[in-house]
Amino acid sequence: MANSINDSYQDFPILDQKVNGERLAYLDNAATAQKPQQVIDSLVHFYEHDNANVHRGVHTLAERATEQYEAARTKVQHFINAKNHNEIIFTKGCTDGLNLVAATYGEQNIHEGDEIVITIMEHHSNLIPWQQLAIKKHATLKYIELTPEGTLDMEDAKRKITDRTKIVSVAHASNVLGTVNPLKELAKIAHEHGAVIVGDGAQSVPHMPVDVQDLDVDFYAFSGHKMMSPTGIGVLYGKADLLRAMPPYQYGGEMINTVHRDETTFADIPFKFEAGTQNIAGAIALGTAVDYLEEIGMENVEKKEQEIVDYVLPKLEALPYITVYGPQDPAQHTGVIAFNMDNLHPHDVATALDAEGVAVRAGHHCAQPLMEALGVSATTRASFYFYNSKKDADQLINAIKATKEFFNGGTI
Ligand SMILES: Cc1ncc(COP(=O)(O)O)c(CN[C@@H]2CONC2=O)c1O
Repeated sequence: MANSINDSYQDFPILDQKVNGERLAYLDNAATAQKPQQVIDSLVHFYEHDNANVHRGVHTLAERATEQYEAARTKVQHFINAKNHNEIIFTKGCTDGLNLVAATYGEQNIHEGDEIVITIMEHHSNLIPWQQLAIKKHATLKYIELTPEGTLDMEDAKRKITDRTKIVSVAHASNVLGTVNPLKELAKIAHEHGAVIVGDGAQSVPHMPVDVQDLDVDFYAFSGHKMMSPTGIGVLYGKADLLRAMPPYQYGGEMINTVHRDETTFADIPFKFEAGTQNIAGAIALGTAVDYLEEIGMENVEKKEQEIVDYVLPKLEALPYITVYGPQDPAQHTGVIAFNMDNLHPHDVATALDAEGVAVRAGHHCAQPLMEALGVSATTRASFYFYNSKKDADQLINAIKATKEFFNGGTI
């Protein structure tokens, strides 16, 4: 492992390459993070030495695989400070976890006339499940709006969350604006009205310390691939009493106690929600990613990303042809910056930046209602992680200037 966070890029083999003849500046971490050699080795080692199905075998490899799979669960428990390891459910990713809550807790507890409250900045995977549930149940879906500065309007939140609210579901951090929402305060408001609160942690868990007990969230979902793990593995945290009261999400092997012709009794948590053969290697690799992040320290991850945003945001905002969306205060802006460039389409901008070796994302970022609220159809988005550097930020700024010059016919 690299000696310091500033050398951590050396742990990521994929970053050592040229793109279009230029050094790669990978600034698309909100889409997916790159994988350190330690995580890659963890996957390979499992398949080379320990691969077996878990929980049901009595042979040595099955025991070893089970031990590593459950050790990964315990690592995640401590990483987000959950009270019990059985409150950690392995999923396919954040989308899977949010759909699980909507399809079980939501299906069981939402009735006609009830209200579900989300925010206008939600990713589609924390919007559509609630929208479709509200339609199905003849319930009402309400949106907490933004302030002009691109932060959550908490006065609007206090108006929108009422005694008819049964579920509040909110991104802990926006994958577009970089805004970090006051989840702990929102949880308090939700609980005062007898509602449960779901946290979407996809853009927060990889980038900042998260303590689900301190937040007092009832559910919290996130993805492994955005925190350097393989795709296809994620986590849903849930308070044990709520999870036990919910029906299963899917049916099959592993999630049962006894099965008879006409009835089945189900396993306790977390296995009730882990039907079938799980992504065993992915979970173990997620545990390795947690080890890697714990070694660095999430406070240091957050601090490094803040340093990069503090450095690059003023440079971006100083360009007269750039419009930045989200909080003006760099301290409010986690490592995600969405911007537009004059009247250029974001896809043209991202393509031009790619020609300079800079990888960013262009589009609506699975947040089309947010784009409507911002009055745009799409944006270009640069998203950083702790292995990025000011050198990457400079390469972004220089590539933006070169793009402007190119589309201006050589004059800037
Ligand atoms: C805030 C947020 N919620 C939910 C999701 C869904 O996660 P999965 O796709 O892993 O289930 C994402 C993914 N971020 C997307 C992925 O691509 N670009 C993004 O910004 C996200 O950023």
